[in-house]
Amino acid sequence: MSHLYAVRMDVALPPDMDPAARDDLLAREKAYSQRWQRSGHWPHIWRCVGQYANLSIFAVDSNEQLHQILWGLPLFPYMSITVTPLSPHPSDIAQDPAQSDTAQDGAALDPASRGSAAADPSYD
Ligand SMILES: O=C(O)C[C@H]1C=CC(=O)O1
Repeated sequence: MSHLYAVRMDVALPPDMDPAARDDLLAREKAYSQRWQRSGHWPHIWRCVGQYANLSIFAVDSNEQLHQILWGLPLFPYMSITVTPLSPHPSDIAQDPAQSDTAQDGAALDPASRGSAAADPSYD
């Protein structure tokens, strides 16, 4: 599970879809999605606010595995999918434990505390 991807899925169901078929499709989609979530390969899914879309993170072994997961989505025929491969950012403090103690720096960056800290010329 070494490759991370951000995947955006935009869903467009036909407005005239039979309601029972729609309910069945969505139930199958939910079960399929939750199986992959439980496996650890789909660790995050977020709703894109105000849209029938989600932004998900996948952790998979290969492009091929991601392709198979996405291809198997019951909603796949009704989705536009955008895949963005991810790699660690060099500024990410989570990649460097020595940088993760942010209490002091965080206070300096907090707009509420800027008045005193930013105005103090001895502050660095
Ligand atoms: O509602 C969605 O965003 C579409 C889809 C993706 C997973 C799932 O359960 O539904």
